[in-house]
Amino acid sequence: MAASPVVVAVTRGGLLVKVLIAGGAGFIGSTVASALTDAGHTPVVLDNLVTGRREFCRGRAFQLGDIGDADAVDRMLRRHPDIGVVVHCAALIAVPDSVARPVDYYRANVSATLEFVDRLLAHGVHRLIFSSSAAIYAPGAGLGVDETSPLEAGSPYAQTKLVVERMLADIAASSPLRVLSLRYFNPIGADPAMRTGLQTAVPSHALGRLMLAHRAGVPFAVNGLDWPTRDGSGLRDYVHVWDLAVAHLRALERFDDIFAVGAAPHVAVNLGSGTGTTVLELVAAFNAVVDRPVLVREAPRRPGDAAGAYARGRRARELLGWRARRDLATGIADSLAWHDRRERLLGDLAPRRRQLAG
Ligand SMILES: O=c1ccn([C@@H]2O[C@H](COP(=O)(O)OP(=O)(O)O[C@H]3O[C@H](CO)[C@H](O)[C@H](O)[C@H]3O)[C@@H](O)[C@H]2O)c(=O)[nH]1
Repeated sequence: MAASPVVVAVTRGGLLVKVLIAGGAGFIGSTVASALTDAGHTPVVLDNLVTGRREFCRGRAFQLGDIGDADAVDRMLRRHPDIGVVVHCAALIAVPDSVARPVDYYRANVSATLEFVDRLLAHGVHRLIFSSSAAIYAPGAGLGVDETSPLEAGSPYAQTKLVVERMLADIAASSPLRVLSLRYFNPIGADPAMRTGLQTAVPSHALGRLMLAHRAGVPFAVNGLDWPTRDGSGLRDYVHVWDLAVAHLRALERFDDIFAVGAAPHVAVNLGSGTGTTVLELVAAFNAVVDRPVLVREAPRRPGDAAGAYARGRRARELLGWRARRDLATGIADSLAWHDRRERLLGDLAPRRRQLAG
C-alpha cells in the first residue's frame, strides 16, 4: 500500500501511531490498548459498553457509541483525523448465546461492521485489523489448522465472523481498504500488570467455569466426552491474552509491509499457541496450580459446539514475527489472579446491560 501510517510522533523506537480500538473497553480490546500504550502508541476507544467496561479505559480517549451508529463513528473520526490504524474487536462472542439470539449476533457483528467500514472508507481510514476467530475452521483430521484449512462455521457466532471476513475481503478488493483478520484461538489470562482482564462475573468459557466450580466447591461439568479427540473431551488452543495483544502491536507496526505491492488486500493470520489442550487436560493443568482439586462430571454437548482445533503453520511468525510465549500454567495463574482482582475493581456486573438498554 502506498500510504504511510499517520504518525503522531517519531522516537528512537520507530513511528508512533494513533489507533482507534472499536470494542476497546472489552477483554481483548482493553488488553490490546495497554500493549499499544506501553509501546508508546496512542489508543482511542469507541465502545457501546454493552459488555465492555468504562473502568478499562481510564486515562485514554474514550467515546461511548456503537460501531453501527454512523453519527457516533463520524464524530469519533472527525475528533481524531490522525487515526492511522483501526483495531476492530467490537462483537458479541459467546457461542451458546449466539444459538439462542442469532438476530442480535448478526446485527451486532455483521450489520454494524458494514456500517462501520462504510464510515471508515468515507473518512479515508484504510488500515483495519479485524478480530476474527478460530471458530470458523471446519474440524479436520488431527484438528490442527492453518490459514488455508477448510472453513465451516458451526454456530451463528462463527458464521458472523466468517461472513465479516468475506465481506471485508470483497470490500478490500474494490477499495483502498486493507484488512488483516487475526483469527484468535481461545484467549485466557489477563494483563500481567492486572490493569484489565475478563470483565464478566459469570463467564461461560471453560476456564471461567472451572474457576467458578473451584470457588463453589462443586464438580466442573465437561460438555461431552464423545468428541473425536484423544480423551473424548473438546480440544482447544489456549493462548494468553497478553500474547494476543502483542500480536496486535506487531500487526500494527508491520501493517504496510504485509500489504506491500502485490499482496492480497485481505490477509488472515492464526493466533494460537500451537498446542491443543483437551478439556480434561485443562482441568489437570488447573488442578496443578490450585490448592484443592476440582472434580469433573459429564454433561451433554452444548448447542453449536465443535470438537475444536489448534493452530498450525508459520504465517504469524513470518508476517508478524510473533509466536505465543506464555504457557498454559501462566494463563491459568493470571486468570485466577485477575478473578480475585476483578471483584475489587468492578464488583458485580449483572445489571449492566439492562441499565444501558433501559
Ligand atoms: O463449562 C464448560 C464450558 C466449556 N466446556 C468445553 O470447553 C471447551 C471450550 O469451550 P469455551 O466456551 O471455553 O470456548 P469455545 O471454543 O466454545 O468459544 C470461545 O472460543 C472461540 C474461539 O475458538 C470464540 O472466540 C468464542 O467467542 C469463545 O466463546 C469446549 O469443548 C466446551 O464444550 C466445558 O466442558 N464445560
